Amino acid sequence: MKLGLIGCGNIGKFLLQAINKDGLLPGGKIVSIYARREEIAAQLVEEFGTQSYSDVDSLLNSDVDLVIEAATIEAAEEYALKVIKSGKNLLLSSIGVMADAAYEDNIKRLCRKNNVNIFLPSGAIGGLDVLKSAKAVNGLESVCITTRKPPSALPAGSSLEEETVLFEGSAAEAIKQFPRNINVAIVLSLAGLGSEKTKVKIIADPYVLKNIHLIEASGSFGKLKLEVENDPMPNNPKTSYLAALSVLATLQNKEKSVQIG
Ligand SMILES: NC(=O)C1=CN([C@@H]2O[C@H](COP(=O)(O)OP(=O)(O)OC[C@H]3O[C@@H](n4cnc5c(N)ncnc54)[C@H](OP(=O)(O)O)[C@@H]3O)[C@@H](O)[C@H]2O)C=CC1
Ligand SMILES: O=C([O-])CC(=O)C(=O)O
Repeated sequence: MKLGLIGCGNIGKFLLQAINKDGLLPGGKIVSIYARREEIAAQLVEEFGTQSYSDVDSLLNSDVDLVIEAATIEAAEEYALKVIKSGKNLLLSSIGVMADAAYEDNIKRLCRKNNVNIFLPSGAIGGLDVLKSAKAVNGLESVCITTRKPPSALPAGSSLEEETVLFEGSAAEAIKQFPRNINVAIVLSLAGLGSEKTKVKIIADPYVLKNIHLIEASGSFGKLKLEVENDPMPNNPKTSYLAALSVLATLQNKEKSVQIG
């Protein structure tokens, strides 16, 4: 599998190390990258034996089967449709770009037309399998996520002295207000009840060191309660290590003949 990478921050560098250096995706390699800053690109080319392009159009003209977006929602907005129209498969990290139902419908239509697939990793949470199973008979009734992070991992900054609820409302509104922090609510929405009906609570808590996500759901299957206590990534405390792992796992699963879950 020949991979392209847009965005070479925390998740992007993790993937370059895991795939190109540590061989954790047998038969796969990140052959093309696009990093906005030239000095970063040059360093990564040297370190990971990849090719760098100065714009996304040139990257899409290179020989890649799948493009990984690991940048921002704004970048995903700018490049996702281009990737699909170029006939390449796409894996999104900034899943918040899919919050809008009309955008999601448009992207699905273009995928069919261009015969490509989009991959949306579970990111820093779990439980999506339960929601999908519950939905098979339209039996999902409620879905809610409570995210608790240290203030330094949220836009509120690090000055808070006690636990503070920063947001309570729909996933659609949460991703508008916290585009760098709550992509998880959108993947949960896509697996479950949509971004208007999925409830979100975001808490800044100076007494926690981890990014904690509590998923609660109910329906004809019974009840789900799942809490993930994520270690943050060293270079970007806003991102949980599990989010990067889930991108790698999605790429690994893609090649498997036995699909679990
Ligand atoms: N689905 C999930 O569960 C999770 C999703 N995420 C999301 O994944 C994405 C990547 O996260 P992470 O790696 O930690 O973020 P980082 O901030 O560490 O890295 C993002 C990188 O993208 C680059 N970038 C920004 N805009 C563009 C652009 N227009 N074109 C090319 N590159 C660009 C930045 O470059 P520069 O240095 O030049 O600014 C930076 O190097 C984020 O959107 C994040 O919110 C994160 C955690 C969980
Ligand atoms: O990494 C996390 O814990 C969640 C996150 O930032 C996001 O969903 O955007």
